[in-house]
Amino acid sequence: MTIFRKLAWFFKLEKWNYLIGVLFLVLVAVLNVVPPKLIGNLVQEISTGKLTAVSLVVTLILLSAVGILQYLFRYVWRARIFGGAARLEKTLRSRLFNHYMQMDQTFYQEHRTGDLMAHATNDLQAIQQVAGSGILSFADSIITGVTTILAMMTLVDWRLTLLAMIPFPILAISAGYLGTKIHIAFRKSQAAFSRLNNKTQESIMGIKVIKSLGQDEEDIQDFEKLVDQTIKINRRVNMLDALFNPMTTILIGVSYMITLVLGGSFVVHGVINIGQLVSFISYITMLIWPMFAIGNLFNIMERGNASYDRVNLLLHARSSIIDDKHAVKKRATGDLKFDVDTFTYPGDKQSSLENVHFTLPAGHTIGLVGRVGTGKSTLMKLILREFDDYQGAITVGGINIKDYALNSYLPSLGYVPEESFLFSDTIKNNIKFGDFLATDQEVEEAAKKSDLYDDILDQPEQFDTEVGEQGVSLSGGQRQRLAIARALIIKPEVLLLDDALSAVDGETEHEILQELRQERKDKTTIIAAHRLSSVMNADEILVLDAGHVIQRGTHQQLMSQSGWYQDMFHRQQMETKIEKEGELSAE
Ligand SMILES: Nc1ncnc2c1ncn2[C@@H]1O[C@H](COP(=O)(O)OP(=O)(O)OP(=O)(O)O)[C@@H](O)[C@H]1O
Repeated sequence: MTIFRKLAWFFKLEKWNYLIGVLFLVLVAVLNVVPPKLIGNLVQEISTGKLTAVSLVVTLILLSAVGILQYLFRYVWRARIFGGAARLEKTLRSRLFNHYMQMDQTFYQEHRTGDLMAHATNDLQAIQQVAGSGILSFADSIITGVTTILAMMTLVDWRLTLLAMIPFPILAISAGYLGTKIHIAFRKSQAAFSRLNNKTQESIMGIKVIKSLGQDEEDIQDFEKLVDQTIKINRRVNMLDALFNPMTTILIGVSYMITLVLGGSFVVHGVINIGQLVSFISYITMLIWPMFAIGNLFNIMERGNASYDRVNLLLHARSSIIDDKHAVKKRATGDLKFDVDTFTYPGDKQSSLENVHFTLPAGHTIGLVGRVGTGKSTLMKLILREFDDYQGAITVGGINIKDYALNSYLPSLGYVPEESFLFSDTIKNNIKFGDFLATDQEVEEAAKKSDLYDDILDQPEQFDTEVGEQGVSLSGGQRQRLAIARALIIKPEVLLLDDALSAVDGETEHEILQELRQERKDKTTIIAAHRLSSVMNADEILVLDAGHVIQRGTHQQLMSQSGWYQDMFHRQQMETKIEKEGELSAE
């Protein structure tokens, strides 16, 4: 019953639909009582030789009328109750999806994608069932049960009714007992389903790596192990489920036996007539459904309850990155001041940034370089407000970035990571993703600036070419340039390129950067790169090491001092030279 209390907010919203639904369930249940009575009367008339043609025709007409009315009434309650359940699913689905959209990176670091998918599919379905089949089983088992028992008591005999119902309390007790067991087993089954979901998703996404490393056999074995575990757990749920129905059949059988033995003796002693005994047996048959419905009800409620708790837990998780009441609702323009004393990822012990300070006047470009894992992306993530929990302050135009409304601040930024997510849509729609109002001409211009235009013209349907899931039909360099075009179309105040040119050749990189310098004279750009040629023309370059700035200055300044930058520049120049010589000799 707890789940009904938890869903009270929804039943209040839909009270009229549910009241009308239940009212029609009552009408159907009342009509259900009529046919056994009519048939009992008919049997009595036959056995006493009093049957007339008229009474036979009247009985048949009444039976048909009851059938037609029940058909109509069943339609009404189905539409009301199952319609309500569908609306609950819709409400929860939208709520959960909106919630996912609002959550911060910490949330996504704590929850696996497979789990989040399982919540959005399996769990929501289990909750929806409470508002549909659950309410139906609950209301109908009570209504049909009560009306049938009342009919048995009033139309036949109350003593026989009580005797025939002796096995019923056993059913109620065992339903409660099994319900608790099902609850525990169902929780385990849902967790197993999540694990299976995660495994399937990870294997499909990582299929190239799995195959290229020859790990397919091992992966299949891992998967099968997980499937076996899941099936074992689900078997327990099914076993508990399966215990209920045979038990109902046995208890109803006992009820039949009592009716036949004692009912027969009641007829012999003239307490009831043969017609009433026939009606009584039909009524016992009618009690089978409410009994099954109770078993079903426990099952649905326990599943729904476990699922509701899981979904609720997610819905109550709060994003740490939310708008303040007085959040500034304007585009973030002006100088960017980055003053972070220290930042540590949630759950990490070691800080990932320490004493990183720089000011980037509007229109300037800063370059971030350094070994792998030194904090370049982390610095960008803080500007992108993926994490807010750091010591220090980042301001744009003199306003702390935490004081901007997220919806005003984030659209002022254009972010291109090394591997951008592309939607399985056309090239045009992928570029327009940041601004669906952009004209075709603006899309073309963005493609030209990111040096992608000629590549697009070579595609079978040019701008209308579908890129496939995550852009599989494009090369790595094309995907990167498409992502740059997508960022440029929103004309961002701050453009963040996080190793976003790693897959394009030196010449293309040079052209794109020159284009950006022209285009973004008064806008700010941050470039993180491993190839130093990407940042050579920046107004300032920071060399990071283990989250600290170990060198800073312009390219000329850094080249005039010995250190990581100078060493790396010479090394990369050497590598380029060797590559070129190799190409020439191959020709
Ligand atoms: N989401 C995260 N949670 C915990 N630690 C993280 C997370 N992302 C990065 N780190 C850690 O922070 C440090 C800096 O990582 P970051 O990705 O910023 O380096 P990077 O300089 O951009 O590296 P690369 O050049 O390889 O892209 C690394 O030690 C990394 O392990």
